[in-house]
Formats: sequence, C-alpha cells, structure tokens
Amino acid sequence: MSFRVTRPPAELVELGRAALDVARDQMPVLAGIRSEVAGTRPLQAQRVAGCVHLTKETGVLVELLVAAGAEVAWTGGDEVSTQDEVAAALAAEGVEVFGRRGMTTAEVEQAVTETLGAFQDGPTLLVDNGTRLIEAALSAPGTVPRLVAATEKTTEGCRRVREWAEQGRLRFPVVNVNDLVTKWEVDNTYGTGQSTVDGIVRATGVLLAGKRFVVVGFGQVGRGVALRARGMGARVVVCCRSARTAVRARLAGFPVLPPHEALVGADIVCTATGYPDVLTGEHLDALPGGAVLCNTGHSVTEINLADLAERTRETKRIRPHVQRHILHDGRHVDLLSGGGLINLDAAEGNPSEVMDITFANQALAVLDLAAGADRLAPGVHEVPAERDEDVARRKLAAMAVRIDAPTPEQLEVLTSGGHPGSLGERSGP
Ligand SMILES: NC(=O)c1ccc[n+]([C@@H]2O[C@H](COP(=O)([O-])OP(=O)(O)OC[C@H]3O[C@@H](n4cnc5c(N)ncnc54)[C@H](O)[C@@H]3O)[C@@H](O)[C@H]2O)c1
Repeated sequence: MSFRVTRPPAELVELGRAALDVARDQMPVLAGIRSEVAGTRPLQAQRVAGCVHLTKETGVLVELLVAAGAEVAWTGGDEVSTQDEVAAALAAEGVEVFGRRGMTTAEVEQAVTETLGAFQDGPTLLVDNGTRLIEAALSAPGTVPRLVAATEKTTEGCRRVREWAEQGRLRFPVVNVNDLVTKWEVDNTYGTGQSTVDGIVRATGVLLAGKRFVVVGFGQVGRGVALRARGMGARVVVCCRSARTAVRARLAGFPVLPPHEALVGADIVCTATGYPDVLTGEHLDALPGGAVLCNTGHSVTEINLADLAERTRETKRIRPHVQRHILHDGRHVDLLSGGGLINLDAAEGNPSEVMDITFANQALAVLDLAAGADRLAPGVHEVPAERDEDVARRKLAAMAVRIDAPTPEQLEVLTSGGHPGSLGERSGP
C-alpha cells in the first residue's frame, strides 16, 4: 500500500487552502523571499524531497519552493503531526505528498522511503527535520544518484549528522539550519514553549495554576515550556542532565531536582530532551496516581512505552488525545498523544509567526545550496552569522520594530565571531 495522497476530497482541499491562507498572512518574511524568487525561479532544475512536520506553516514553505521553480515531494516524518487538509491542498497543487495523520512508526518509515523515491532520477536536495531522509539516503545511495546536498533543522538531527561526518559516513554537504539564534533560541523556546503548553491545555482542559509541572530537559525547548508553564501559574520543577544546564535553570529561578524527587507529587510531566528512554519504568513507579505524561522532544521515544504497557492493566481513551492507563497497582496515569509530540498532535504546532523565521532560514539555505552546493565539501556546514542577522532584520521589519544601525567599529566587533555579543554568540544548552 502506498501513502501517496491522491485525489483528495474537495472539502478537505478547501479546508487546507483556508489553513494555508491563514498561515501565509502571518508569515511575511517567507512572503518577501517568495516575491524575490518568483520571477527568477532559481530552483527550476531542482527536485526537492522534504521531511518536515506537514503543518500549514510547512505548507507555506513548500509553496515557496514550488514558486521558486522546484519539483517537490514531501512527508511529515512523524506519527501524529500531519495535517491532512494541508496534505490534501498541496497534493491538489501537484506536490507529491506522502503520509497522513495517525501512522505507525513503520508506516512513517515507508512514507519517508516513498518520498525519497518520488522522482525518477531521485532528489537533488533534501530538506530534513530529524535526519529521516538523510539517513535513508546514506543507507541506500542508489536511490539518490543526483543528490547534491541537504539541510537539517533539529538539535538532535544535527548532533547525529556531525557524528556521521566524524565517522566519514556523510557523502554530501548538510547545512545546519538549527544552530542559529533566529531558530534555536527563538523557535524552540518561544514557539515550542507556547505550543507545548497550548497542546497540554487543549488535550486535558487542565488548570495549570498551582499544579506541579515537571519539565525533563532544560535546553531551548524545555526552557520555553518551563517559562510558559510558570507564566500560567504552575509550580515548575526542572530535571537536567548537564551541570551547565542545571545552573541556568537554577538561576532562572526553577527548583532543579533529580527525576525521582521531582516526580513525587507531579501533576504534569513533560519530556523535552531529544533522547530516548528519558522516563522509564522506575520513573513511572515514582509517579502519583492521576499524573499527566507528555513529550515535546523527539518523536515517540522519550517515554518508554513498553515499560508503561508492562505496568498497565487496562487503557481507556478518555478524551481525543488522552489515553488513561490503569496500572496493576491501582494508580492511573494519563498519556497524551501516545507519547508523540504534544504540540503538533493536540495543538497546531508552533505559531506561524515563529515558523516564518525558521522557514526563512530553511528557504534561504535551500536557495544557497541550489546556487553553490558544488563548492561545499561533504560534512556539516554552519550558516554564517550574517545570514542569521539578515533573517532577524527581515522579521524586525515585518514587525515594524526599529533598532540603531551599528557604527563601523561596533560592526567589526559584531562580525568578529566569538566576542561576547558578536553575531557568533549563542548561549548553548
Ligand atoms: N515539539 C517540537 O515542535 C520541537 C521543536 C523544536 C525542537 N524539538 C525537539 O526537542 C528536543 C530538545 O530540543 P532543544 O533545542 O531543547 O535541545 P537542547 O540540546 O537545547 O536541549 C536538550 C537538553 O536535554 C538534556 N537532557 C538529555 N537527556 C536528559 C535526561 N535524561 N534528563 C534530563 N535532561 C536531559 C540535555 O542535557 C540538554 O540540555 C530535540 O529533540 C528537538 O529536535 C521539538
């Protein structure tokens, strides 16, 4: 069976078009880039395969790539995040779309394979989010004979790509579009922070004020979730792995505790690390009855679902995104979105205004690669700080926010890299 979206129902296409209209209105930076490239069509010779959560915002990015002349094949690369109406609207415009909302992990993998194989001569460029396409391309090079380069936009994905580069496995250049101030420190913190809390509230209807809310992982995503949950009155407690991160969390005013202590009395637990098995059986044993469990990190692996199943006597679907697990010892815990990404399943993913910045970085990286990927060696390539600043300036202009131009001396410091306050500065996890 194929996961290609073919002949979508007209009502679904209409719904998708309406959703895209709403997102487009809130993505002025992408609109500006689109009007810059629509005349020259710099992607005319390119076949772009993408694997990024298929939301309305991703749809606006896909529209831009098509307007720039590319042939595009796309999949969401996740079990729960595909917005079927957006998939339908894009398919109706001739984009090759694979997948649907509510796939199993094996089905997600099949949709990825189909996306990679959508073009007769294979893709020339990959746009990835968690290395599913990059990994598939590395394991089956015969399917991508004309592949020139890729972009990757997740923290965990970039870590993996660097590892493959060190092992000499990476045969093409990959542009890291994650480690930019305008992505990592904006999208992950303010976008995912808000949409995660939004997802929890939509899924459960819970009052956050006064609740003990445990955030596991205090990177850019965890920090955003912790700040937003605290803003709504929750008593936020943070669990960290790295000492540096723990210092940042403590100085931001959050109690930092090891999981076994943090989980005692927890009302809500949210994982945000990018690593598997962050909550395992021993952690589940420490939870009080009635706790809500969810994940906003990477895919469905952060909460060990096998350990949860082992302790479960019975499950009940009590709300659309809430599965109640009644445990052998009589307690119950409520798992949201099957342990998948709560913000993309129960809410709509990150707000369009934030994805405007993230996808502007992605679109500009694809345009750069189309113009000159042959000058890049296989390996991981960083986006220059000046580009990061350029995207921020475009966003500021769209928000009608003005700042002073730096003096020539200040500009020299800003562009020197590594100096505190320079464009090379980032705060690190
Ligand atoms: N839901 C979304 O829409 C969305 C958006 C952006 C990023 N992400 C994903 O969220 C994850 C985190 O992203 P980030 O930018 O915050 O990464 P990050 O590297 O800034 O932070 C991850 C943090 O988790 C910590 N950590 C790892 N294992 C831990 C453990 N067992 N217990 C406690 N802490 C642990 C690390 O030390 C690190 O500080 C990534 O997988 C990323 O791809 C999701």
